[in-house]
Amino acid sequence: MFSRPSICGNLSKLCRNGTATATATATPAAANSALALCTARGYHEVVGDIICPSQVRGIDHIRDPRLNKGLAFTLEERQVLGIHGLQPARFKTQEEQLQLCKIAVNRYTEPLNKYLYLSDLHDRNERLFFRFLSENIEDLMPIVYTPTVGLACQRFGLIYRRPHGLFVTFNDRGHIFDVMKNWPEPNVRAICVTDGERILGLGDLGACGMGIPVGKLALYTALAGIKPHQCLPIVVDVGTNNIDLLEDPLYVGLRQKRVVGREYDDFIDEFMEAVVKRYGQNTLIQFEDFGNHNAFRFLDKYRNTYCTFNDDIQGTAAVAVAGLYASKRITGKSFKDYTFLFAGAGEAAIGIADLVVKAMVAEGVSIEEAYSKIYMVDIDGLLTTTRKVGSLDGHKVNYAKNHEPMADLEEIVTAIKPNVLIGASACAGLFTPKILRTMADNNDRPVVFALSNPTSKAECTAEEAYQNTDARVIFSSGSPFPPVKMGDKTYYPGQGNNAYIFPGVGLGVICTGTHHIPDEMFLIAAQELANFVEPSDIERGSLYPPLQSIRDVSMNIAIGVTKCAYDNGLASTYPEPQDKRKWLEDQLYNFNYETSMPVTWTWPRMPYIKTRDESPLIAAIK
Ligand SMILES: O=C([O-])CC(=O)C(=O)O
Ligand SMILES: [Mg+2]
Repeated sequence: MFSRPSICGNLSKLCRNGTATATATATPAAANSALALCTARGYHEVVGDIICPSQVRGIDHIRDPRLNKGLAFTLEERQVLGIHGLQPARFKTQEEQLQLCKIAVNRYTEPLNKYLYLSDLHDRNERLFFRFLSENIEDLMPIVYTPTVGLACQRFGLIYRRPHGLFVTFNDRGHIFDVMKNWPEPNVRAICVTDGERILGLGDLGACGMGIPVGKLALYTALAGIKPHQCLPIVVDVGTNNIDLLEDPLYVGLRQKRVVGREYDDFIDEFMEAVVKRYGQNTLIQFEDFGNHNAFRFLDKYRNTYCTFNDDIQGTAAVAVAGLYASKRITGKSFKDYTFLFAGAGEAAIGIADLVVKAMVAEGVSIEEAYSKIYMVDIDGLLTTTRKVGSLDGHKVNYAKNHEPMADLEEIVTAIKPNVLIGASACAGLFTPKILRTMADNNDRPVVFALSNPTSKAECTAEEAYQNTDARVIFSSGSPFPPVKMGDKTYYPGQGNNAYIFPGVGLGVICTGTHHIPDEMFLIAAQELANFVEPSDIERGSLYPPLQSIRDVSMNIAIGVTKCAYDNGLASTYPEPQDKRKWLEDQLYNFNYETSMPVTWTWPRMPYIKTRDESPLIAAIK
């Protein structure tokens, strides 16, 4: 005997107790299909063969964003769910609703207002939000994600309305697991976590950084089809060193300086353990926008004991390396023919440089030669072997050159003559017209990436890059730039943003139940992305496929990651699927509405149902 869920109003009249056993009115088949429906939504936990349904009734179907379909509820659904009369008479298809969304969002001119509209839609009707986003990536990604999400973080205290993620504060130490139990979803598979110390290139925004994991995980669903209930955005709030925020009456985080040192490390350790205890050891933990020093330390510390990666180091690296692969098709050079200069020596720069080294080694270049091709500049100038002890910490040391110290980037570019100039400095305008002209003087096709985010932090604009190089530049940027018209040609620079990478990696990792994520998976992701670049993209001026194809890119990356996971004994989901694409596709989120009623159910008819055309659903079961 099994229990059936009570998922609708009339049903609940027959069965007041949500877990009452099936009765004569509920055939086992009907109860089974109802159960499948509910568990598929991720709303019901199965305990043995008893399911514990949510107690959703009547108006709560409209209030719950995961169940709500707005005017797309059919008459039958409205009656059976007990919501008939709570909405106007009109019935709409999801397509009609999408048209309305488009009109509604376009009424706003300010990106932040568009962000608020979309956030409200997310709160109101989850499936509609994700379908809208996934079908309008080019227009909406810059709103829910970079660059507008940066502004949303800066205004977080003002615009915060409802939780989209979990706040774990330092005051919760010793009880993090208990706090995590308050998150209502039992089946989380992916967490994106930040401590808010380095939000994009905007610096320390403390708890206001929540916008970032929320935006990243929205892309998990919109771009890779990962189910929203499997995603959990988290801020670990250990305070902020941003004086403006500490003095801002609207600040919503812990009003204290950042906890550092041993206490901070123990806190993050406890957090990692709590994640595993709550959701299992294969839960993907994506680190996002941590301060430089911590980002590298935590990646090194946890990469072999947890299922984790750092998006700013590894995701950004993969997207940049994909762009570099594509650039080779234009320059006709191989990596070993390039001299690279990185402006910035933080997470993104080191991550990219390390992956470039791996890519070169994979092409048969010795590791020493690979390092010798890469120059790097930090806030004190060129990384040289003559630097004081302590200023070449961690991974920087690999890129220090036996070279006289130089501080001025213009002089460094003149002296080093790089073929590839990569900006990851969060320093707007760093690539001056003079630097860009020097790049053009020394190269037929100079490669210039201005990767810092958001747009206000980019090292140069697309327009500056094209104008100062007679449009010979091979350009890409982390944030989107509008097309640039030069003479009678228009260039559409691609967006070298890790959004091309992390959703697909996440999908592959989650589905395979991968234990650990090796760098190799990011090299595979870079290659898969580069394979997607068509000659027509390059002709348009882009090193990346159009954003509209990012869902296909994500699927190919996920397939590559899946193969890698099984080939390297990292997967824990068995048996290994033969047709990996089909297997992955079968697990994707359905952006279309599903019926809110068990299809095999025979419900008591109300006389006025007969007055309108019968839906295909009713016709089918007659
Ligand atoms: O969020 C983005 O757009 C890319 C990224 O990870 C960062 O800039 O930190
Ligand atoms: Mg980031």
